[in-house]
Amino acid sequence: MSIDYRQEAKDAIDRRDYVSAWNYYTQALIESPKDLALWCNRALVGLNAGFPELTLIDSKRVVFLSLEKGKSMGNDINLQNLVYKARYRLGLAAEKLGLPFLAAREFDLLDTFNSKKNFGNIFEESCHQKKIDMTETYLRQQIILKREYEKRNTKIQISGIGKGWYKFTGNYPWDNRQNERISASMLQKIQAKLDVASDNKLKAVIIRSETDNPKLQLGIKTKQDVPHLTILFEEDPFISIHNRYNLRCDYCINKLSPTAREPGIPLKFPCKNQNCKEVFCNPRCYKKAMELYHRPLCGKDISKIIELSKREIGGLNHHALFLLKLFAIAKERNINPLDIEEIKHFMRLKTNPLFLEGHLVWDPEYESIYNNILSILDITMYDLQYDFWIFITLMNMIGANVFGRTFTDQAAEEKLSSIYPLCALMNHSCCDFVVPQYILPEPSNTVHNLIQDYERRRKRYHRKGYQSYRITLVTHRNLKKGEEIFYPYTQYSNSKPRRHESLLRNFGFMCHCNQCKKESGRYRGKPIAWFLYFPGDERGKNLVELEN
Ligand SMILES: C[S@@+](CC[C@H](N)C(=O)[O-])C[C@H]1O[C@@H](n2cnc3c(N)ncnc32)[C@H](O)[C@@H]1O
Repeated sequence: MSIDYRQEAKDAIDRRDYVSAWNYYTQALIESPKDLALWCNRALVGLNAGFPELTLIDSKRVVFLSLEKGKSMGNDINLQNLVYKARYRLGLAAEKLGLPFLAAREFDLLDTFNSKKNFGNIFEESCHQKKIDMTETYLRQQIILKREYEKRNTKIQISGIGKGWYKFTGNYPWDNRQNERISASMLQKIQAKLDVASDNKLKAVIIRSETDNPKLQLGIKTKQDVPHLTILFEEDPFISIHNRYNLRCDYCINKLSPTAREPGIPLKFPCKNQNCKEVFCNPRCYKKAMELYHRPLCGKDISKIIELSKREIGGLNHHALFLLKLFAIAKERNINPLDIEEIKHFMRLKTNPLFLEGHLVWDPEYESIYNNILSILDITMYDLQYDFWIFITLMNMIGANVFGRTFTDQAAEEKLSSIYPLCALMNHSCCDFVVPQYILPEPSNTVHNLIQDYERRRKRYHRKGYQSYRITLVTHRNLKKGEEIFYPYTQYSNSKPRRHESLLRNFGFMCHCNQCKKESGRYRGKPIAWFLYFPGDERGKNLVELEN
């Protein structure tokens, strides 16, 4: 007997079980992806379940569907009311995310419609009043933030103007992959790869943490004693990105020469499609890119994604190109992007109570990045295999697992980042770590001094097809069997408060290593002046000077 998902969703709402209702609406939408009422209802339950970021997109889907339907909506008052309700929910979602400007715009629009059409009482509160409240909040926010920035108020934490706040706990409740990642079968798969990469020296283990959430995490330990200056492990990137500052191979991000061959720098190998601007090192990198992600991207204009990824220094927008490639891989394999085998075991960045009072910064550009990716890959915004919650989860997965390098030139910053599926299993320590080395064809960019002989060998290997950004771990002391292999996620020479701030901001955890236990000083998170973002919330008011 088939399940009546709509009825199940209504029953769940009656029980105030909004997460189940969200799931039932999602099931119903898989059957009827262009049903306005279903998206509009899912927008409402998303809001009630505490996921305003998802409501933002569901409401927009209703608006876009109504535009697609155009005249065929005719004079159907019910359908038209659904669109107004969706817009109202969009306004509420923006308000809950701390984006008063966006909220004011929606309520203003509805207020204007209302003066012409008179909706009656389809909304819980007056759009007119909400428009005034949101506009006032926005203006007050602008004035106070500008003044506090100028005064360099260091007492409060302020997000950039136009950015909001949200909570992400590592996974949405309907996503069980975080449990699968620590299953025996997952460990077995990881171990098979680790045996090859470490020449049987390392093993993947489950680590129990008393202080962190989740309590069970993955890590890497030695299988045997390993002497000083041993190559412990090597791994090529799964995928890499660069911010288009130099001409580089799209697959292995090796620097390329645009015209004549320069010593040590390969000549660019353009994509075979004349309408495609992408370049590679050689036919091998081209073939690998084709097999992984390039086919659905070939010849597509990705300049908007590049621009969005460049716009912000720090923050997750920089990973927009990763998200594009990962969505392209998923499209090639016809799977949910969270099921990409190579990264399915990744932990996710999550809200930590010690940082930003348990919030992450919400950037309205996430939505633009998502929409652009779908459009580049010819995926409709009603395809639930590529739903927005997947994008948010993936973005936070990348955030906690990417290895990035920044090279500052006179003119600008070159950013290169790669995903190493096995290296990403290494936990952080501010001491007791092994030394990672990138063996590059550009010696000046090589991170640490290498074992000389090995450097020569690697250059030779590179010519034979080793990846330019292969990572190599070299022990810098004797390791005992069973020791955990740590890697420093942040500049270990910085003070403890600075290290902790960076770890909390970028990885969502606080370090308790031996160095941190020994060292004095403590990171103190600054309070947030919530009243600037959420009208009626007085927290943090005493920390800014208010004009009478
Ligand atoms: C690159 S992953 C490391 C592997 C991870 N433990 C796992 O289970 O997949 C980074 C994440 O691991 C966790 N982590 C790494 N080092 C940690 C440490 N020293 N203490 C607590 N959590 C840590 C953090 O949640 C971080 O965002």
